[in-house]
Parts: sequence; C-alpha cells; structure tokens
Amino acid sequence: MPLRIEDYALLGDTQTAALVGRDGSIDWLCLPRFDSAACFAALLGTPEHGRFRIGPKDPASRVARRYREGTLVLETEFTTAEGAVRLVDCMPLRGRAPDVVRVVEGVRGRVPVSLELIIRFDYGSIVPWVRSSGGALRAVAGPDALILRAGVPVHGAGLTTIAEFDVHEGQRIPFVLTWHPSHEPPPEAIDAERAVEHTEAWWRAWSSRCAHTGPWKEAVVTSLLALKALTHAPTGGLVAAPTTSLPEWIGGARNWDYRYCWLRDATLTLYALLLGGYSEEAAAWRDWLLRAIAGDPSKLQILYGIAGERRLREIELPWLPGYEGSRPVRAGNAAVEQLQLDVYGEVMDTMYQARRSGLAPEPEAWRLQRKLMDFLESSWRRPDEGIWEVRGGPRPFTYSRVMAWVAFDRAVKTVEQLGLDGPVDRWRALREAVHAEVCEKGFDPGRGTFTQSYGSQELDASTLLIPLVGFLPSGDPRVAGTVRAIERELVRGGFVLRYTTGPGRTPDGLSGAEGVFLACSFWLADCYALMGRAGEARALFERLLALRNDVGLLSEEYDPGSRRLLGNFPQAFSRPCAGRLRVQPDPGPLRSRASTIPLTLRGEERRAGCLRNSGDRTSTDGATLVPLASRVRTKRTMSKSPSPGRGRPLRQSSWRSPRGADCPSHSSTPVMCRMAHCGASWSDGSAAHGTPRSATT
Ligand SMILES: OC[C@H]1O[C@H](O[C@H]2O[C@H](CO)[C@@H](O)[C@H](O)[C@H]2O)[C@H](O)[C@@H](O)[C@@H]1O
Repeated sequence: MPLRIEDYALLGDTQTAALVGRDGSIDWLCLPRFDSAACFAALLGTPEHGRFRIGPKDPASRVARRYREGTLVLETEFTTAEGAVRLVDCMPLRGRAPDVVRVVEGVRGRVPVSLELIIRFDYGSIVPWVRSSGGALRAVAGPDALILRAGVPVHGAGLTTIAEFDVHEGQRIPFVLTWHPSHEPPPEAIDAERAVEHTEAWWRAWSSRCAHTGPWKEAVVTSLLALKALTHAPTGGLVAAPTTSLPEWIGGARNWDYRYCWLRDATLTLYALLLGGYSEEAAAWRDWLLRAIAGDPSKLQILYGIAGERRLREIELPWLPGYEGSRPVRAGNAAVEQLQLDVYGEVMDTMYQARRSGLAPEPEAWRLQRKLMDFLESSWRRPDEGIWEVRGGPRPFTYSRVMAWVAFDRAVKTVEQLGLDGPVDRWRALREAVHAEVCEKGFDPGRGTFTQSYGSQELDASTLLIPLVGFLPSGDPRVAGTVRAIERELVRGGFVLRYTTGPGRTPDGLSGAEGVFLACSFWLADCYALMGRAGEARALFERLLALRNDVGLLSEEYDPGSRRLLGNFPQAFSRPCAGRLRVQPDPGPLRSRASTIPLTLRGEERRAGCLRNSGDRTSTDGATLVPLASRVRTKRTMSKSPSPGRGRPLRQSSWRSPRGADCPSHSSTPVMCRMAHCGASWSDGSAAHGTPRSATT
C-alpha cells in the first residue's frame, strides 16, 4: 500500500518528476517526460507496479526529511537501533539522459540497508528483460531502457533486483538510475557525487534569485522551487501536477491525469513566477502559449500536451488498483474537448501582464489575440463547461462570463495603455454588455450573492475571483454578500469547497464527494486581504501553510475530517506564491479603509495566484497598486552550460546569480567519470541470468 500523499517529496529535472516516500521508496516516476508512461507506479497500486526503495533493513525509529536549503536535493535520515543513515536523492538537470541519483551516507553506527528495485514499464504492466552489462544493470522493454549503476553488488530475486549491505559512519554509497531509448546505446555513466553537488548548486543559484522580500520567505521559495520543477524546460510548458489519479476523495472515482498544460493553471503559475522575479520562465511560457494556441481561434483548447500536443485521449488503466483503491486510474484527459470560456480571459490577461512586465514583445501575438477576441465576441454567450470542467453538460457559468469580461477589459487596456491597435470602441461596448449581463443574471439579489451559473441556486468558489480580477471592487456589497454566502455554505473545517456535490447539487456529472479545494481557500484569503480583513487573511493563509507537508508541498485538495491531503500532488494551482499576500506579520488594529494603508498589499501582489487587478492606481481599499514592471527583473544573460557530471551540454539555459557570478553548477569543468560497478550477473523476471557483458559506456 502506498504511503499517505503527504508522505511523499518531489524530485525533478524540469522535464519529469519523481515522488519519493518517507520510507525511501520512489513510488512514482514517468520517463522521459512528465506525461510518459510510469516505470514506477506503486503509488497507484502495489510495489509490484514498480518502485525503487533504498532504506534501513529494520524499521526506523525516526525518519526526518528536508530539502537542502533552496534546492530540490532531498535528504531523508533514518535512525535505527544500530545507528543512522542518510539518503540523498536528486534528479540532476538533464544533459543527454534523465538520471535519478541516490547516495547513502553513513551518519552513525553501522546500519544494515536494503535496496529493492522493481522496474515495471508502461504504468506497472511490463516486466522488462534485465541483464548485467559492463558492471551495470540494464532493463529493457519496448522503447524503454533503464540502467542502474550501483555502488554495491545487486542481484535478482524473483522479479525484483535486491541488495543488502551495511553502511558505517562516514561511508557513502552511490546509485544512479538512467533512462535511455532502448534502441540507443546506454549513456555514459555520471559521477553521482558531482551530480549531487551540481544539482544542489543549480537549484540554489535559481532560488537565490527569488525577488520576494516579505514574510513567509521559506514558504515562498519552496513554492517557487516546486513550480519550477513543474515547468518543462525544453518547451516552456508547465504541467498542472506530475501525477495522475491521486483521488479527490479516498476510494472515489474523481481521479484525473494532470500531467498536461492547462492554460488556466499555467497562467496562475506564471504570475507567481513573475512575482518571484522569474521572468525567463514567464517568457518561455508566453512563447509556449503562442505556439500552442496558434491557428484557428475556434480550435483553442483549454489544455495541451507538454509540447502543445492537441490529442490527449483519456483512457483507463484497469490493471492498476488505484491509490488506496481509488479507481479508475486514468491517463489522458477528456477535458481537452471542452469549451471553457474563462480561458480567453486568462490568455488575454497573461499577454497584457507580460507586456506590462516588459517581456520582449512577440510580433505575432497581438494578431492572434485579436482573432481570439473575434471568436469570443461571437461565443461569450455560449454555455460552457466552466473552470471546474464539469462533465454534466454545458451551462451559462457565471465565472466564465466574468472572465469574458476580463478578456474584453484587457483588450481595451492593451490599446489604451500600451498603444496597440484594435476596435477599442467595440470591445468597450462588449465589456459593458458582459458586465451588465453577469450582474443581472449571475447575481441572486434575494440572497445577495453571485451564483454558480445564471439562474442557479448553487454557490461557487470561483466567484471569489470577482474582486481579484477587477470585475467589481472589493468594497462592493455584492462582493461582500458573495464572500458571506461562501463562508456560510462552502466552508468546511476552515477551508473552502469549490462547490457542493451530491444529488440535486452542482451537476458535475460525477458521483461521490471531494475535499476542500486549496486554491479556492487561498482566494478567500486574498479576498479578506483586499477587504481589509487582515487578521482573517493572515489566519487563513497560515492555516493553509500549515497543511503543507514536512517538505513544504501541497496537493490539490484536503480532507479536514481525516486531515489528509487529497488529489494530485504537488499541484501548481495550490501554491502559496510570492507576494500572494503582503499582510504584515502584525499589522496592529485595522484602520478605516481608504485612509492610510492598513495592509502592505501591492497591486500585483493582491492578484498573486490569480489574475491581477487591472489598474495602476490607488485602490479604494487603501492598498497601493504598483506597476508590475517595477518589480520584475530584467532578462538575464543566458548561456549554454555543461551537463552536471556527464560532460554533455545541457539543452536548457543556465542563469547568472543575482550578484552576477556564474552559477557554480555550470561554470565548473564537467567530469567524465564512471562509478565502481559490481559486475554482478543476474536477471529480473523471465530473462535468464545473463553473462556479464563488457562495458558499453
Ligand atoms: O472536477 C472534474 C475535473 O477535474 C479536473 O479538473 C481540475 O483540474 C484542472 C487542472 O488542475 C483545473 O484546471 C480544473 O479547474 C479543475 O477542475 C480534471 O482535469 C478534469 O478532467 C475533470 O473534469
């Protein structure tokens, strides 16, 4: 049985990611990309579906984990009756091939350690042929090959690779697992120790550029590191989460594949990165966006594959029993076929913010945006599937139309403020028409709240975004009424449901319940801050931070009853981002609004994690709005750099540190080296024990 979701930590190389449990087991890994089939899928089944565990042979009395500061290099320390060992895990930034590097360090005493490697390609379904080759172990099936270079002898037992060895104080034993296409020769070995050093230095150089100077710095940096790990460096795409089918309710069927790029999720993430000072990632995502959506505007999708692929056919993987029995396990996502009108607002706002941030203009972008606006002009009244991607049929969702307003508003502002050319009077008129219709049909005057869709009685937490996108000011009584209604009807255990499920409730076409939605809970905190309710904003924000696991990660949802994280993990949507709230740790008593500033909120920060308020002015909330460009760093020098430890160029760019020095991971000379191999001969599964081959590296 897999561990609790919160017991996993993330490793990543900005092309794919692994989840490592507190027990030292990598239970989830897709290679070579986030959306490739998993070679370790124990997370959604049993160890027999693939995992790579290194840990003490006997039960540990204590397990402590942490990322090395400012990095995604994970240390897991196990204390046993015999002493203590530390497992250092990372995925080096990729050169030619993806690697997982694991180093066991003896901390105290002499600790018996066991290794178990179960490779099952294609989501736990294929047992590979395994051969010893050149002192390494090579597992092959179909297009995939994995090679293990181990610092101790390993051997086969049944369908598993195992090793048992003692680790004494001061000893260090390396392991490197490398994927490559099976038709190609294995990549050269890397030096595990150098790779750890370089990976650490790379992440530290990246995180040291964080522009956030306010409170909760550690939470912000961890959040940004996770977001960076969810970006796909070669294309600039950004996945919603690196997992599929972690359930929104234990035992339930609301299990979805998030290893793709949602325009919505990526847009929200982009703001967090921009606010953190990471304009290169923002530019890369803007370019990804323009490539992905190029073409006929009526063909705009709400999500794409990592490189902009359009077909993401949803299938079930019936051989996987699912996380704690939560079936079905799905790959692909049928939401790709849906109309979700909010996406147009998200795209228009992203492009508007990008221009205001000083990102180099992209000549084709405005032409494309104008086409999108033409499409929206004729389509904004169409029923759609909405932000929550309901599967119960299209409806006139209120939030979708709020975002149509955002699209027209940002089009107008792009002309007015940035001097681009367009039918601004027509867009102004449309903006007004949408606003009037939403306020008339999406608002229930009897209850004083915006509703989920026109004429519906249901509430929806997406309407919390109304003041955050600038549709109405936070002082508007309709906003206050909506916040009150949501507090009354959608709050559970202090957090926010996106809507209520069950018979007669939101017709989402799905059965079963779900947890509270963490992004919506952050939005409520944002609303409190905007409304001058600083104490409540801070309290909710800190309650949300307290839900992060021991290494600072959040999933999509949470069950306040069982106190467990739920849903895909870690989820980009759920990040406390840089500057989400700039509530001072202790603001003292609130003063009247519109007087002096009770909360140190800046305009772009007020929109952190969601779309920014649109004006550059002093708001009626008494918060100072500061142009985004004033906080975003200028583009840095980018250079080609060597691969950590393997002597091949990295495909991605490196950065200079804030102080101008080269990132140490890229300025040092690459080393060509090989690990000591055991040369053991054995097999995994049906393959015969192989004769050791000469090294192929
Ligand atoms: O609730 C049903 C839908 O759930 C998923 O969508 C959710 O995740 C998306 C990615 O984070 C997010 O953009 C969306 O707003 C969420 O509702 C799932 O991907 C859908 O297929 C499913 O219908």
